Amino acid sequence: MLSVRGLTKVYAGRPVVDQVGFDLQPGTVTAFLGPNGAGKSTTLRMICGLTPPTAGGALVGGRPFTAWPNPCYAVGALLDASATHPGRTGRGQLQMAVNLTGLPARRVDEVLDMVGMTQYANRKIGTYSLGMRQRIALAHALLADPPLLLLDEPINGLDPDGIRAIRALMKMHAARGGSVLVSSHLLSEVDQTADRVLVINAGRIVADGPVAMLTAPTHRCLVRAKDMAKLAEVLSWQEIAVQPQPTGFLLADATVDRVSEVTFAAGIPLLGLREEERNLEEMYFQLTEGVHQ
Ligand SMILES: Nc1ncnc2c1ncn2[C@@H]1O[C@H](COP(=O)(O)OP(=O)(O)OP(=O)(O)O)[C@@H](O)[C@H]1O
Repeated sequence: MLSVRGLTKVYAGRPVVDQVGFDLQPGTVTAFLGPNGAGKSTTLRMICGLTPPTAGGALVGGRPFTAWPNPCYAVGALLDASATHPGRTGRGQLQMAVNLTGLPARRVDEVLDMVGMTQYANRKIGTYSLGMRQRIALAHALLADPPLLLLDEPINGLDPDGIRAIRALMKMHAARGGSVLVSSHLLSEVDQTADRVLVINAGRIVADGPVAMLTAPTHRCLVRAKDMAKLAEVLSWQEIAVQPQPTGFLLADATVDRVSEVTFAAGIPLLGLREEERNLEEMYFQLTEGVHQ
C-alpha cells in the first residue's frame, strides 16, 4: 500500500530525514512517533510530493504520489489544517474539492457527518477553533475514501470526544482493509489505536515493530504482602533484588512464577502479585533520548 525506501531530506547540509524506509500493509494503523523536529512532517510531505526528497522515494499503491492522475483517490492526507481559506465555509471548502475531483456531491454531507461537523458546516473556517479546522481537514482527507490515510498530528486541538472519534475512525478504516500512518510526538496518544509503532529520532528510524514489542514482558513483578518486611527478607534470601514502590508494592527482579514459588515455600500470604507493565513513555524517551532539535 505504501513503500518508502531510502527517503532522505537535507536542509543546509543537515539531514533532517535520513535513509527512512518502511512498508505499510493493508488493514493496519501505524503510529509514526518522534519528538518535535524529528522529521515526521518532512517524511509525510515527501511521501505526498509536497517536499522534493534529496534521495530515495515513496510508492503509493505502486507508483509515486505525483504519478497518480488524481492522488486523492490513493491517499487522504491531513498535513496542515491551517492551509485552508478562512473566508470559505467548511462546506464550501469540501464542495470545491468535490467539484475539482468529480466526486459525487453527497460525499460532502457524508464526510461532514463522519467528523461530527454537520452543525458547523455553514460557518466560515476563519471562525473555527483549531479542533474544528482539524476535523474539516480530516473530512477533506476522507472525501474520496482513499485506501491510505496519512495523518500528521490529527489529535492536535481535539477535545476528548474528537479524540475518541478519530481513534474509532482510524480503527474502522483499518478494519475495512485500509491503512493509516498517524504521526504524534506522544506515545500515549496512539498506543491504544496503533498495531505498529515506527519511532523516528533526528531523522532516523530508531524502532519499528508491533506495539506488543514495546509492551513485551519485563520479567519483573510487583508483589505485596501483609508483612512487607518479611516478604523483602525472604526474597533477598533468594537473591531477588527488590525496590519499594510508592504504591506500597515491592518491585521484584524475578518473574511472577518465581516469586510465587518462593513466597509459597516461605509460607507468606500475598495480598497482590502481578507482572510489571512496561512504561511505554519511559521506553520512548530512552529511544529518543537527548536529541531535541
Ligand atoms: N523548509 C525547511 N527548511 C529548513 N529546515 C526545515 C524545513 N522544514 C523542516 N525543517 C527542519 O527539519 C527538521 C524536521 O522537521 P519536521 O517538521 O519534519 O519535524 P517533526 O517531527 O514533524 O516535528 P514536530 O513534531 O515539531 O511537527 C526540523 O529541525 C526543522 O526545523
